[in-house]
Amino acid sequence: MPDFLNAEECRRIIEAGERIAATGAECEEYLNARVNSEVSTLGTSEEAKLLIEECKVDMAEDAGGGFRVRLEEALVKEILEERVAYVMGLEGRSFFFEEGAWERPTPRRIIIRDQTMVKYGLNDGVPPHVDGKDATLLIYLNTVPEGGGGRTVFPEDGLAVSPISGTALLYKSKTELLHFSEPVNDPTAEKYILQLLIDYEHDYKKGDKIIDFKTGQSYVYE
Ligand SMILES: O=C(O)CCC(=O)C(=O)O
Ligand SMILES: [Fe+2]
Repeated sequence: MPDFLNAEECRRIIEAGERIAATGAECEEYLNARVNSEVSTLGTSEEAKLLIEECKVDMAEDAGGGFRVRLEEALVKEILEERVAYVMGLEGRSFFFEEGAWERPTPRRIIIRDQTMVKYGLNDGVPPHVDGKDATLLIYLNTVPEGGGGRTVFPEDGLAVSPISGTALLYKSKTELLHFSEPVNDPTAEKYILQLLIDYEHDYKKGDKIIDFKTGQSYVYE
């Protein structure tokens, strides 16, 4: 989806992420643990396995995973809530930020499990993995020059997407659709992304009563 965000919105998100980064609040430890635990070759084709092997060889020993910060909920909600609901065909549902699996999507809620900005420098990439949630929205916040690396690669589909500022990818990668981020290989280039991990699928049927156990409020799904 080209032009999902405009230049001003990309700039605001990068600035907000850099402000958090400046406080030293990197959440790399938690997120890298997540990424690594999900590195999996489950259900992949032979061809994909070969591509992954190649990718691992390409990844330098000292390759980093980039610098990750969790963005403020208010900013993410302001810029993305309506647009994400629209492109996913989930109009009228609001963002609810909760990492914990005890909160499930409802007819009125889209659960945002994670809202991360990642800044990649030279040799930074992400090894092959699946994201583990119903959907992933990945937005490039800047453009990496041609040949500078940093592409998002879906080996099973033979697809490699170059980062272009404002372009978004929306994909399902719960236990399938392996992907990785090719390392940035241009010493002058940087790559910034915003990634939302989204759960939105629910089993409620029309007429079901939905109760919020925290507030005690309830409504009937119509
Ligand atoms: O930066 C990219 O191109 C992909 C990042 C990614 O897949 C992740 O962080 O889960
Ligand atoms: Fe991913």
